[in-house]
Amino acid sequence: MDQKSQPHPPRVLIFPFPVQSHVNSMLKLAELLCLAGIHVTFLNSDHNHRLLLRHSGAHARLAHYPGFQFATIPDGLPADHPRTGDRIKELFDALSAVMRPRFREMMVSSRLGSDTKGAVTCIIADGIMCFTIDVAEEVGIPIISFRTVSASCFWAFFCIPKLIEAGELPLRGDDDDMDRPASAVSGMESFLRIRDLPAFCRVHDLTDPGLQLVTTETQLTTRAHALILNTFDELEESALTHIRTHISKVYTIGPLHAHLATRQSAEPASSLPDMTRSNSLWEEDRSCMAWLDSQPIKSVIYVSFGSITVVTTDQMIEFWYGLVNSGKPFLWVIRPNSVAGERQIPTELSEATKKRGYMVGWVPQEEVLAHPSVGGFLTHSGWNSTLESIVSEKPMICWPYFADQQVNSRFVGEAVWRIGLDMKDTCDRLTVEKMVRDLLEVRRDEFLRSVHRMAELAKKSVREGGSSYRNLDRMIEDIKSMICHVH
Ligand SMILES: O=c1ccn([C@@H]2O[C@H](COP(=O)(O)OP(=O)(O)O[C@H]3O[C@H](CO)[C@@H](O)[C@H](O)[C@H]3O)[C@@H](O)[C@H]2O)c(=O)[nH]1
Ligand SMILES: C[C@H]1CC[C@@H]2C(C(=O)O)=CO[C@@H](O)[C@@H]21
Repeated sequence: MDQKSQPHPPRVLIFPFPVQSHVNSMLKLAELLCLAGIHVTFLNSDHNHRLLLRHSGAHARLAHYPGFQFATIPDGLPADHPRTGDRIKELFDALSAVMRPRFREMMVSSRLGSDTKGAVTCIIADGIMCFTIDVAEEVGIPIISFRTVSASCFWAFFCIPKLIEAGELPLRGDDDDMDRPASAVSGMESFLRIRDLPAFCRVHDLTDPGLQLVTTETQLTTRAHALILNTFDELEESALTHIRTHISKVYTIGPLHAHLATRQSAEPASSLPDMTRSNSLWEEDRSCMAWLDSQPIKSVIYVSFGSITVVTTDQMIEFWYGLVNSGKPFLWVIRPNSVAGERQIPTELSEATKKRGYMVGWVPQEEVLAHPSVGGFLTHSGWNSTLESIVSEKPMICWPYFADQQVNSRFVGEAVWRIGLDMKDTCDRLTVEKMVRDLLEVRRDEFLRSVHRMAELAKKSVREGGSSYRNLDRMIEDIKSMICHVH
């Protein structure tokens, strides 16, 4: 049956792992599909949906796309649960106990499948929630996995069984040599060390639940119709070549934030109402933009550790002394519920911050990174932050916290892309001070040149004719062709 005889256009159900960054990148994808005339149902957790409505313009913005709708599902945690990285196992346990059966019930009872706005003809689900593949197979709807990490990290996850077979995992005692090569990750033998593997690999026992989870979820991805990655071919050619020997359809369509901006700019201005681009779950403190306006060009180090990192007060004080002693102005995001511990803040830090620091709870990060006064980014190397920093041509200092961040920081550092400094596994004021000075002063021109080259490749990939642009068009045609096969 061709599309003309269909009562409704294709409807895609998009279902993210319920944390800010996954919601953010998948809302960008939702808008890209809406621009192509595809109807979208976005399945948010109840908890995140309440925050999104309260703190962002997402609802008003997306309401302008015909056929877009939100749906919600419980994540199984109490409202006051912090949903931070240090307690992520509780989120996974709740997903398995509550979200998984509820999702199946929603799809099987067709509450989501055939609503007034048309049946779901394709599911795009988070690649860390492969229970969705079981449900999709049960109801006979094609499913595409969207894994929100880098291709390089996805490939490292995929190689965990080989690392175990080669005896390179698990760790060998507390004094294991973390700098020994992780040579079983094909294509990365010359630079990837054990310490650069995803943090889930830092275990002495192969039955560790976190290691088991990410290994299984990654292997299960091969059952999906296709895999979406928020990257571009020119950035991660080697990892993508390896992945494509196991998964035939890999849609590399990123950087998604830049891709959406490019396609939206091509739309007639009148068709897109004036709208905030925010997808934030926290209130954005926009006063930082005026503070940035008052700072010299490329003088500020922007500091943020993402949406689920938790630092200790000891670590916070080391960063704080390093930033103050660097002599550079700093804009530091200290997200609510992101600091653990009660240590008293030395008065000298508070006093020094009045001179050249600005500390806030949450900012419009894409706008901050685009501001000309920002000269560099002290980041935890979350993948969205890494892509946003590359596109805005800001070199990075990487202090990875967990998950995929250890891999990302290795690539950003001097071993691979050379667009920043890897501060992995250290947290002391002298290192912070030195790296801030190196990034913004001593080696500034070297880093600006290399990050400029990478930004140009990123922007080219999302322009018409670029690799990500063409891949998204192919994926849209693939999705539109599915409408004929859904019973
Ligand atoms: O004040 C802030 C701070 C951050 N952000 C945004 O929040 C997102 C943060 O995403 P990311 O940098 O990827 O970090 P996390 O929130 O930590 O993301 C989780 O999910 C990512 C994608 O899977 C992984 O790469 C990370 O390791 C994992 O911790 C980005 O889009 C930022 O622009 C803001 O808007 N305002
Ligand atoms: C909280 C983390 C667990 C795994 C997820 C992830 C992934 O591999 O998809 C990376 O970092 C985080 O987004 C998630």
